[in-house]
Amino acid sequence: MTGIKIVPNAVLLWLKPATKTKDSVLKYSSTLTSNLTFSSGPASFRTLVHLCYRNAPSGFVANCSSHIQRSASFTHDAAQTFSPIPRRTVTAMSRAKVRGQTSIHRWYCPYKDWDRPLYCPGPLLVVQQRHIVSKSAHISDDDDENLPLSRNVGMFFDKAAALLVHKVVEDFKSLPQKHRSLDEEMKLIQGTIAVIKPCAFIISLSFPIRRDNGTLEVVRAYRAQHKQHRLPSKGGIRFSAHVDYDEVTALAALMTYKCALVNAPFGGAKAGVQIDPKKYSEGELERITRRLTIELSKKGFIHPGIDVPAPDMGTGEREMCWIADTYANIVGFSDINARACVTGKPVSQGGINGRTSATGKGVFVGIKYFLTDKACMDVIGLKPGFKDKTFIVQGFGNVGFHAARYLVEAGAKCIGVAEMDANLYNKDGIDPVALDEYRRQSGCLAGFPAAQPYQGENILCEKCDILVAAACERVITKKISQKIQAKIIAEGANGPVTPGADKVLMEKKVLVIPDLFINAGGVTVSYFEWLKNLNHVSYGRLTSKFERDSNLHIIESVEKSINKWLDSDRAKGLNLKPDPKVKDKYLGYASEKDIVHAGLEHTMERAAEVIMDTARTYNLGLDIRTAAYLVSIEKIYNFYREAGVSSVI
Ligand SMILES: NC(=O)C1=CN([C@@H]2O[C@H](COP(=O)(O)OP(=O)(O)OC[C@H]3O[C@@H](n4cnc5c(N)ncnc54)[C@H](O)[C@@H]3O)[C@@H](O)[C@H]2O)C=CC1
Ligand SMILES: O=C(O)CCC(=O)C(=O)O
Repeated sequence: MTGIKIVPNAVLLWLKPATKTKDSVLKYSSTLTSNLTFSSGPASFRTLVHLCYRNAPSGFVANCSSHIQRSASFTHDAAQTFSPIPRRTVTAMSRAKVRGQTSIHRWYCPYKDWDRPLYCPGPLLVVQQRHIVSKSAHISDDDDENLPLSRNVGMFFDKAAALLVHKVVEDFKSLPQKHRSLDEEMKLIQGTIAVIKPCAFIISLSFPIRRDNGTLEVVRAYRAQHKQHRLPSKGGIRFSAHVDYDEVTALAALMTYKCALVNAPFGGAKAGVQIDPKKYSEGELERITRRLTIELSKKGFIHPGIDVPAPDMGTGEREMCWIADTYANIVGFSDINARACVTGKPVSQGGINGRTSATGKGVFVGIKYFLTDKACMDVIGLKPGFKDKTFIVQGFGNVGFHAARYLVEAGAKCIGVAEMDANLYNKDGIDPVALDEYRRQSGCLAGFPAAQPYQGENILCEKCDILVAAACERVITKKISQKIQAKIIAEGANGPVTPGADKVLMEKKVLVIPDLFINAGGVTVSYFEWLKNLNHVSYGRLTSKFERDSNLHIIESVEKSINKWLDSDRAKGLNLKPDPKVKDKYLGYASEKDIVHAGLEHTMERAAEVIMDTARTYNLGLDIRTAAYLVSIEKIYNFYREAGVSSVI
């Protein structure tokens, strides 16, 4: 049997009018409860295109796509390639195949939310599919809170990927001369998209460290290299008690999309060490970090040209310095570029001015871009500009503090801070710099005299214009989103808004500025640091004086001409003088920080423009996240189509 046999009429309805709107499709989706029968082969790919054309919900299309893909090429190797299917699942599938079964029980399945039997390899696939559509169309509150982060990122990816497939197919169809059939092209398109999504490599480590009290403790850590189409792969190392395999792979995938979006020429990576850093002494943290560096380097998971970590939650300059020092002295002593093995180092160790505050600064620049877009502000009902704007920040760490500082400098008022040890509120404004100073002295935020402890139910739902979510993932869930009063949510953290919440917020006309764009300032400046290390010279060292002198010559020449003209008869009575501010501005030396900030602002603004163009092209309204994913996925897609997929992951 070839092609697709679709039992329920509801699905057939999808295949009819091309004009059907997404809403009407969603209405029918609830009646879709029967079985779908797929076979492998080109016809199924064709069907997939039909579904895309007919505005089928992207989650459904993506699920169909992955079933078809897997069915078409199932082998043990393929199973490993397409997704992290555990060995026990692969074994169960193989056994089922021998027995002639067409499905296996769901308890062999790795995903908590997978509530249908898994299909088995074979000529005919039976997918008992009850919830495929509901996954994207309607996410229950429980599902929304419990879905693993990789599923959330995967859902966002799928939504954008379905739109991209549609566009690429249309482009292909409109080519005057085609070198292959639509069927063949579809195989390439779907195959390429399927290459982008999964994580290429992940290492899971357990190593012992000696605690200060003499006991030995085993520390668990992971490093995921999501993609290596561009090298090195890049992404932070987080120290967090909750980090696990799934979180690290999801965050690494986000890094791939983020780097593509801001044209940082890296694949994506992320590491997690499963410890609560607050429970370890400085000496213990140093031993953990140095041992981690050695273990990662043994397996090719740290190297200036292969994989370059950076700070993330629970880590900072101090840890990056230990990593650079360990790598340079123990592994990379013969490598002149050894210091480029990690970014986010202190400036004295080859770091760059402006990296510590880069992510927060990027969050500010990103918010500013949207706040000054009048059309966008009209949609959400805000006046453009920072004046009179209030904001609440969740997470007063590296990202949250610097973002708050820049926002206040621009004229916005910080009325709330949500942290682990305290929620602070002051309708008249909280000074982030004073709060940071207080924390340095007292070790906590609680008791800060210039704000009150928050007494309400949830500070994230308090009335404000901007909510900066700069703590961690999955904090703004579907349930909470219904009560959110902010008009703009800036995802300073990675993955703070769940897919269920994202949908609710869009319906409420809240502008969610997505993580892969708004927190990309960190990796952007990391890129500058990496280049600085490879160049072995700091920014501005060679050019600053030359540029200053050139500017001086131009200004002097203009001054001379004006003065000459003023002395002439024609200018009698005129009193023209050069503006001294222009002189000050162009005749100072540009510091490394000036250059870094200019590069960062340019990168963020350029990325925002491209995202907004894409949102308009695809008529996405406030769905900036899908627009950002589309931009990224298209770049990576084009890379693989041009380079071929046989040699790069
Ligand atoms: N550091 C960087 O350059 C970048 C960080 N990010 C992301 O930003 C987020 C924050 O990272 P950093 O600021 O570097 O970490 P950090 O460790 O400096 O600060 C995080 C802060 O959030 C607080 N926090 C954690 N969970 C919380 C919760 N449920 N409620 C309230 N507060 C909570 C912590 O106590 C801590 O003070 C993470 O998602 C990270 O992946 C993204 C891009 C770059
Ligand atoms: O600076 C970097 O290389 C990565 C920063 C990071 O981990 C992130 O953007 O999530």
